[in-house]
Amino acid sequence: MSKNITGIAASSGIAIAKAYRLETPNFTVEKYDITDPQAEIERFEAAIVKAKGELEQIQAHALRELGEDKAAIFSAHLLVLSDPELLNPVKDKIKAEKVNAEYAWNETTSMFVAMFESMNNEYMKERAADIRDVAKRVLAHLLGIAISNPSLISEEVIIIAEDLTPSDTAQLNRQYVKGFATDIGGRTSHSAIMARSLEIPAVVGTKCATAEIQNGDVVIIDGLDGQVVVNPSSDVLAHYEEKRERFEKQKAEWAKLVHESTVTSDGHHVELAANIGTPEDVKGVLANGAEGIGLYRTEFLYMGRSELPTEEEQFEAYKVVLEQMQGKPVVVRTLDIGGDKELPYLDLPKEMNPFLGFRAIRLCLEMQDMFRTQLRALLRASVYGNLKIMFPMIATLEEFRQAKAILLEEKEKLQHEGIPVAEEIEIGMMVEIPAAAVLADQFAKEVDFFSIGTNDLIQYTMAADRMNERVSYLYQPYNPAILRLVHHVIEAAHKEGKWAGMCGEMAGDELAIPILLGLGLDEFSMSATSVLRARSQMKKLSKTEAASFKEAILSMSTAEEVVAFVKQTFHIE
Ligand SMILES: C=C(OP(=O)(O)O)C(=O)O
Ligand SMILES: [Mg+2]
Repeated sequence: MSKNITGIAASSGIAIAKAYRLETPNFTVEKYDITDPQAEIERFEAAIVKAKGELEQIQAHALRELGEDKAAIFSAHLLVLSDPELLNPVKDKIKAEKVNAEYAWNETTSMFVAMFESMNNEYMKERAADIRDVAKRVLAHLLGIAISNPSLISEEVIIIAEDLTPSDTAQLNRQYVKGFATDIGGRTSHSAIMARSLEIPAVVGTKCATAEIQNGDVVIIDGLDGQVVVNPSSDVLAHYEEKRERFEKQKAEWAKLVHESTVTSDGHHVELAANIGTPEDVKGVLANGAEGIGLYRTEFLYMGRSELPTEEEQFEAYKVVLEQMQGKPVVVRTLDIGGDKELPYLDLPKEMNPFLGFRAIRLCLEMQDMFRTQLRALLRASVYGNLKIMFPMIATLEEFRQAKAILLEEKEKLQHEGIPVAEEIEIGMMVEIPAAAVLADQFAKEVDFFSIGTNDLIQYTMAADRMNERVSYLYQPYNPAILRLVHHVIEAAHKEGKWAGMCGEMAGDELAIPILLGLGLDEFSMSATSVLRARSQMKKLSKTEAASFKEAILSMSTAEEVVAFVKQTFHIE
């Protein structure tokens, strides 16, 4: 019997393959007495051998598929598993206290993790992160729990998971992972954004995918309409194969616009840019004919590894992106860690409200060494293209001023050292906190540009978590409250002769595009895969006509009213 599950369409396209469940195991450890310590020690040693074998396999695979950098993490893990200073105390504990191996292992590793974490030393903190990771792997063997190793997948699959963290998503191998469905998450959660940049169809926020789908089930992911179909009948399968073909044809039509510039039917040019997470994404940006990069989310450079990237590594990454873009604008956002993007090796304390917590620019202004390293790398790379820098999560003018002052200090230092830096680098900010949007007129006097981050701006304005499917009905891009804020930001920028862009997902939304064009937005930055569709839509729109509806739309009272009006006026289904 085929089964239909409805979720949130997160990345377009249709994918059909077998399900691969990504488990989130329960590692609760119980303590119990044992009678034969020698046998228990042997059980422990066997678990270590198994964990090592697994790690060697993953390491070899990572080396082949992901490169030396990612594989190095697993070498560090293997070293931990050979360290007598860690293994001997576990065996001693089993012998002396006659306790089970998982208990002795858990106690010992927790003690080492706590000890290394408390040292004010980056190297020791990394060791703590390694031990924490390895501890889970060994525990899984002792407890007989299967853990998933997505990096080892070697056949076409659809990933089914409760959630995918951005670092899980970064490890997915696009050759085999054809799509994914998750229980939780929203259109703007970072796993969804990554799926779009990898061009993998995805449906998130299904609430029940993990409960309803077993390993090996045939699954269809309809990322166009937010549907997941499990074990389809042959009729249903045929229907989706046809839908996939139609979508591919549509894409081929849009592809013809790849070398055209984006001009509305009444002759206005708007800049259509793309968002990227890694230098590899530039291929997609060029293949989709984007006119620039409107958001480079640099935090992905810091993820999926066990230590901070060096200035040199960052410099190389930024340089490659700038060079490949050949003088087209590249807006790089400084580190925006926090919220759903974690860096385990920073060992920051858990927070009650991570989206409202110590993140992004707040963290950078405090951890200035890390921030300055990134700024130096950016400034050094600036001579290789058209770089613009912006700061994330700015709430107050003081934050912007402080961040800009640090940037200028680093620039001066470099110049003093005789290292070339581009003369003109625009310095802007993300507008994603309502306080900054409301005060945009003041900010506009000091910034070179705004980039409106609607993913966060909507969640903070509506007080509706962008990751939580239960409140996704409140996550309303078309709510007049949001539109008025966006309008205010654009007007404030223009009054000071500055430009305003948008790099939140709303910028690529078919219904939002006519509204934003009418509000005078200068730059639209979106997933690369949305660029050609947006260009095709933009060419049919008249800016003057779109602007004539501005007052009417801004004076509407509900999102529903706006949606109905836009659909009817611009003939959108
Ligand atoms: C573009 C944005 O940033 P991110 O999605 O990375 O939070 C945003 O908040 O709209
Ligand atoms: Mg944001």
